[in-house]
Amino acid sequence: MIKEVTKDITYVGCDDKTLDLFESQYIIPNGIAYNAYVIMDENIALIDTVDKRKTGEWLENVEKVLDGKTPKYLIVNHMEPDHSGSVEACIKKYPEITLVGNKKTFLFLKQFTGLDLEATSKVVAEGDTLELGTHTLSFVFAPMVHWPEVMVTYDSTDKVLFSADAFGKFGALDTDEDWACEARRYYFNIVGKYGVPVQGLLKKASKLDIQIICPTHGPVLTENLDYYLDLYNTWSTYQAETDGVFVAYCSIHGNTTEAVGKLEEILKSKTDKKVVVTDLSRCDMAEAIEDAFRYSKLIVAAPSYDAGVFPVMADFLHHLKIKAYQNRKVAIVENGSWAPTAARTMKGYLEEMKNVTICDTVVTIKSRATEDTYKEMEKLADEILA
Ligand SMILES: Cc1cc2nc3c(=O)[nH]c(=O)nc-3n(C[C@H](O)[C@H](O)[C@H](O)COP(=O)(O)O)c2cc1C
Repeated sequence: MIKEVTKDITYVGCDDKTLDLFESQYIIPNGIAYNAYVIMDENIALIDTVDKRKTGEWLENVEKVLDGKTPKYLIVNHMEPDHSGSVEACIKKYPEITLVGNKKTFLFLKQFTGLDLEATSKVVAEGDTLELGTHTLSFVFAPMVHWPEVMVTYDSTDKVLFSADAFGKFGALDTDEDWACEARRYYFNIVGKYGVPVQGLLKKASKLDIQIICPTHGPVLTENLDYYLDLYNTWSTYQAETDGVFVAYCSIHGNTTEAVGKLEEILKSKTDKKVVVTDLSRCDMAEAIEDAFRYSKLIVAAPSYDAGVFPVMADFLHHLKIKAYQNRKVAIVENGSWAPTAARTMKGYLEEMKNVTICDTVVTIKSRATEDTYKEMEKLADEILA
């Protein structure tokens, strides 16, 4: 796709609607966009490339925009293959091009491609600038947002931030959908562990006059930038975005499902806050992770299984742990027919997380919920909602 961003900056990225899973694990019902840009100036700069699945289309877009001219620089903000997958093809097509990156960029380029280009490239340090003619670019390092070599490029002339994967989302660009939903799923699953580095980037970005954000996935952001920056601030500080209860459950034979249905009724009778219930066996796990981070409270409900917890719940809690889930109040419901072990196992996962408060009331169902179970659920609901 070719689309004007400013008079001199053009979008030259590509939509991918046939990839089965992004990063081999995330469903992308509306595809994904690999974003890349061209800055036309006395010296022309390409900003990032695209996944090798789209090399041909990207090179065609670039050629059309260049209109017979030759690019001077290729700026590599991020070495992950969905953005650097066409660097080799670019060098082949434009052998005179100078790559711009940092020390780690060239280390990773060598690892991924075997190309040792550090000596013949422009190696930049934090805050370095590059004059293209009218446009002045500066390089702001964003290590661990979400790889160590990541930098973002700021064009002070057009006040554009090329933000690498920050502010990206799932979904091809011709998709008409809400930004936050797929940006949040992208953020918590891919960047979420790195809240502190994201805070570092936001601090640096706050000193820049940014009018447009050009991420490497998702739409170019041109309006109401505070909305996106505020959400990123909430997400990266692990604050809840929405006051409400997320109930994540699983069930082998349906008895926990039935009990959770009753729990949902109890919760809704006690609060006007949002109550969202998800069956972990059947939902998109990435969306369940997203919702766990989104809401202020979490209830986990699962059957005991082989002296532990049903595997899909173990998987969910493992995901939360590695994505640095923290600062939340959590309640536990377990089921078991002879020696219930789910609560103990779930507690073990939760205790490894930072600042997670586990409610004292733990509801134990013996095979099927009874009136006593519902009484316990009332207590649990009062405790988690307090
Ligand atoms: C393979 C398997 C392993 C199980 N392991 C345990 C266990 O270790 N301890 C226990 O009390 N129940 C165990 N159960 C029984 C279930 O946890 C129990 O029947 C529960 O009520 C199932 O809830 P559900 O109807 O929501 O699936 C196991 C069940 C299966 C199928």
